[in-house]
Amino acid sequence: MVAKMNPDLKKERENASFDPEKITNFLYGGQESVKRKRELESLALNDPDYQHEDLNFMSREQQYETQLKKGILMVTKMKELKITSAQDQLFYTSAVLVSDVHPMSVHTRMFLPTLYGQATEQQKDKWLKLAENYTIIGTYAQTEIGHGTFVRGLETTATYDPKTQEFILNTPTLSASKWWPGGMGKTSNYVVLMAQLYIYGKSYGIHPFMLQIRSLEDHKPLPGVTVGDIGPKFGYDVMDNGFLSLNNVRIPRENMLMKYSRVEPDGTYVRPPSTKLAYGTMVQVRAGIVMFSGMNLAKAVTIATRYSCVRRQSEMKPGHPEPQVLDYVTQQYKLFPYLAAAYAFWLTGQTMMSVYTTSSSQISKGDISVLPELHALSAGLKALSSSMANVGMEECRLACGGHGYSHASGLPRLYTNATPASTAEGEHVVLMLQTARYLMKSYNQSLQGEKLAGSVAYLSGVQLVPAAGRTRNMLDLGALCDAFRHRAARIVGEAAAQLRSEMQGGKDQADAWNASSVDLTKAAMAHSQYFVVKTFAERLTDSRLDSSISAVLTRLCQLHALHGLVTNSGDFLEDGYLTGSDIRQARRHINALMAKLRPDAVALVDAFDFPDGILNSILGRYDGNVYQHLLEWAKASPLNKTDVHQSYHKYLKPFLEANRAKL
Ligand SMILES: CCCCCCCC/C=C\CCCCCCCC(=O)SCCNC(=O)CCNC(=O)[C@H](O)C(C)(C)COP(=O)(O)OP(=O)(O)OC[C@H]1O[C@@H](n2cnc3c(N)ncnc32)[C@H](O)[C@@H]1OP(=O)(O)O
Ligand SMILES: Cc1cc2nc3c(=O)[nH]c(=O)nc-3n(C[C@H](O)[C@H](O)[C@H](O)COP(=O)(O)OP(=O)(O)OC[C@H]3O[C@@H](n4cnc5c(N)ncnc54)[C@H](O)[C@@H]3O)c2cc1C
Repeated sequence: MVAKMNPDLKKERENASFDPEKITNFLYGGQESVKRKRELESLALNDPDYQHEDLNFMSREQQYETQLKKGILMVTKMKELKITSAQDQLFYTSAVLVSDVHPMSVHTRMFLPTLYGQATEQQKDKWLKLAENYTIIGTYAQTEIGHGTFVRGLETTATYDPKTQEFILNTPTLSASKWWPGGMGKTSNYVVLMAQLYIYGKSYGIHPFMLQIRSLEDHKPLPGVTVGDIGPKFGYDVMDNGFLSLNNVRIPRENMLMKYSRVEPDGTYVRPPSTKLAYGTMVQVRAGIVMFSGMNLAKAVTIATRYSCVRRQSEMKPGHPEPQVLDYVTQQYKLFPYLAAAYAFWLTGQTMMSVYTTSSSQISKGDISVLPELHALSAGLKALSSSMANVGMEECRLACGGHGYSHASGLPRLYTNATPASTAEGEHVVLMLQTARYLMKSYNQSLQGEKLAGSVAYLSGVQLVPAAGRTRNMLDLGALCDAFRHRAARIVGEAAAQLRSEMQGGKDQADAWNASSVDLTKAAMAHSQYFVVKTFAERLTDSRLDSSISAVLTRLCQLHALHGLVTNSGDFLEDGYLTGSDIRQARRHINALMAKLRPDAVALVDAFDFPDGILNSILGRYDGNVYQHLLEWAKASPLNKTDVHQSYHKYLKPFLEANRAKL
């Protein structure tokens, strides 16, 4: 029997101003792609082999085991079903894994990409087939217990022994133990080990090495290898993040991944075109995190928006029926800016991936000139998108009141699994400072008359003329982009001036940098926000966009820009570029935009096209039948298997009886 749709949600869908399918097609790159997505999703969601008890009811060990079994089934089935393109794999795996990963995820996302990116053709012949085939399962072992951010400061050593033509691997101190690599605790039998290369006593910096850590026969750690799981974390329960220490482990010379730098048999070192090429896998994952953050935010907003139409609370007017909570403007103000941000990062994530694809093909042809721009852009956007997603997902949880706190909402698991994206793959501030470094360099080049290209092109010849007194239409996307560009250029210029003045005051470069670093991160943030607003606006100029959806998407873009502008209003007012009256106008526009978006809110989240199986949220169900399913879910809790829990007999009964006896 098909359950009836909640009448409130039904009405919302009937009243929308556009057909969500049109936006779905826009978001996923066309009708064909949406069709394929749905086929793959239903293949996964209807496959009985993937069904299991709710992970939320399991211990961590059970979760690990369940997700490992699922991951193995998934990679096996993908091969059988010939699901090979990256896009198809993403559709299928998202439906199998929901908001989790599996213990071999880092194998797919980092170990394999490192082999593709860092191995010579000969090395690929040797290892790629084994790795693609999951004969060997690997992870990316870089972070140590003492250092994660400071990659140059890693302590693990790979010392070349020309006599045997081997590297001797060691974690010479406690702080050198590898710590965190996903899947290393229990699953992997190989790692890409990032270690300091030493030849004849001289250090050559961090390089990648292929290292077998467990026997392929019985999975026991190999001699000299100590390895295990690092214990429970804030989330990511299914993943066996691991520790690893190494004591004089020898590997053949050929195990150094030598696409870019080489060690010859006699110990001669051949330099890479850029030492930063060894960081390539991190750049790839950072670029992917922009989309990942947009999607996670989209999931959270879908849950909270649908639930806010089903949930009725309080009386807006005395004696009147309780309104849907989404009719409270404060509730709209909680959710709609993040709805807009989810669209913004979804679209920017696509742009980031296409920049990544173009740049990496240039790099593989030997043109490394694109590396600094790629690094700076991916670092800033990764940091901005993941932090915005964190704040937004939490706001969505709060917007669901008490039920948002239950695992039944899907929000706690979504949040705890997604929030490491701010830390892992480069900590937020650290990455913002990397972008700032590029901005300072670029800005100084522009002062010297150089013409800049790419994301920093606007820094050349920007006119920092206060434009007070000008009347502007704060809904005009061109004017909004101009405002964000002006703010970014001004803050970049001021951070550069501060840096200079700290140095003129006697500080050396490093101290001046540290003293200016709050302003420098602000500059990187303003630059990244400008890029997102501009990208969102540019995507709306697509001539294929149907007018019914371009109207509503334009509202979202305006809201995204105006909300960013109002929450950072000081930045726009400080030099008089905008006036108090502009900001007041912006606030009024936000209210008006929210009122216009209100009837379209459900259609806008439906357009993300997350089936219930992927949202995995009772509050976010498409049919809105929330309460009935909340009760059923709670009844399934292991604590409810019996009416009287065994602990009653063990603890509560004697306690109650003892208290009664004391009366
Ligand atoms: C968990 C959730 C995640 C979500 C995932 C979503 C999708 C997938 C799902 C699931 C599977 C995957 C799961 C993944 C899990 C996480 C994996 C990990 O965490 S692996 C470890 C990552 N570790 C870091 O990121 C270290 C951060 N630190 C660094 O990168 C460096 O140490 C850095 C950048 C902070 C400094 O590097 P310097 O010390 O070598 O460089 P300096 O001296 O500062 O700069 C020298 C020059 O190099 C440039 N540079 C630095 N890095 C570069 C790069 N990567 N590319 C190009 N240039 C770079 C700089 O801009 C600078 O340039 P000039 O001299 O100014 O021209
Ligand atoms: C879930 C998860 C999965 C992970 N998976 C992997 C993996 O598979 N493989 C792997 O190798 N690693 C992995 N990591 C490790 C991860 O990459 C690091 O934790 C991350 O890069 C941050 O480094 P850190 O822990 O050294 O933080 P720290 O650098 O110690 O950060 C602590 C504080 O110091 C500040 N700070 C540090 N340096 C600077 C600076 N230069 N300027 C200003 N402030 C600074 C930071 O802003 C932060 O506030 C994972 C981590 C997590 C949480």
